[in-house]
Amino acid sequence: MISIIGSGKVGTAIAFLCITNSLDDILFVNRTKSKAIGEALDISNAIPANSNVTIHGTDDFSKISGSNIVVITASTGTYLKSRTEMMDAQVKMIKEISNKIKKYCPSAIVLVVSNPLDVLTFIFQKETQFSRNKVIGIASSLDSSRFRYLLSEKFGIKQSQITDALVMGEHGDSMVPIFSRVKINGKNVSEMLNDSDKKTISTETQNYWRSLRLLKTRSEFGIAKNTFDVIRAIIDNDELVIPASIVLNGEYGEKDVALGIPVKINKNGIKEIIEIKLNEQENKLLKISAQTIRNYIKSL
Ligand SMILES: NC(=O)c1ccc[n+]([C@@H]2O[C@H](COP(=O)([O-])OP(=O)(O)OC[C@H]3O[C@@H](n4cnc5c(N)ncnc54)[C@H](O)[C@@H]3O)[C@@H](O)[C@H]2O)c1
Repeated sequence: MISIIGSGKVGTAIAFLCITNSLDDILFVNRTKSKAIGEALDISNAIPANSNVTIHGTDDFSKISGSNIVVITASTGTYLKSRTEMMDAQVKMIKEISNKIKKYCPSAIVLVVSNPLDVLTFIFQKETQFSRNKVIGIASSLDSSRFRYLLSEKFGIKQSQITDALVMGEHGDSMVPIFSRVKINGKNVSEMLNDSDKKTISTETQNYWRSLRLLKTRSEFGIAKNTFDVIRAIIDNDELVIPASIVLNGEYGEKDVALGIPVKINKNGIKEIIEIKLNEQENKLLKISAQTIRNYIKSL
């Protein structure tokens, strides 16, 4: 069973993908019980006719007991200018949720989706003392999808022609698009863009959510697909390589912080942390990003 904490826009979009692909049974746990039950009733009509999966909703955390995977998409409100705006309330929320997951699901793999992503991933791991390989913050893969999309628009090509579009670091303004590895039809993109182009694309990647907010309230489908891919990799024991947030213990020269770096995911959670070679500027920006997150954590 997959438990999804928070049956809002993001939680329901993830559940819809899991259910329509018959991945596993889903349980929504939401602060407002009627919303959990209502969303489950709606999505239950999308269960394929030949499928055995089920979906239910509750406000009772004890029902998550036995879940192999718990996804946290709960949110106490809506931020407008920065993902850290509601940090205190979100940290208080994740501490309460982490105590309940530790009590009822001590062996689960936990995917953190709620913002501020890296801070909450760090707090969750510290509160529960779960193995850091089982606490995965999902966001840098979404940022990478956005980076890839913006590059495809810039060059007027299909996204499938672009490989290794990777964003590392904070799921926030200090995130680092890694230009040195991106290839278009096998050619290094770094040679096709000048510094000003790179700066523009980096800023657009960082501000993607702000641009999107001007057009619709909040995003849900991109993060849902990226989270679904991770859930499927865990269930099917596929080896999925994506950037995700994990508490670091010396990798990339960082500790006492969680941030987005490339990892390999399988049935056990994070099987491997992948240390890739970055250029000097990218290394410098990643250090700044790590320090930005650490400063938020220290400010709590
Ligand atoms: N990681 C990413 O890349 C990414 C992308 C998009 C959104 N997000 C984040 O995902 C989170 C959810 O976004 P959304 O648009 O679905 O929000 P939403 O407001 O639509 O849904 C949040 C739900 O959480 C519930 N909730 C609040 N506190 C709870 C608690 N303690 N226990 C159980 N349920 C609780 C609320 O009742 C609500 O139904 C936000 O923090 C958002 O910033 C992350």
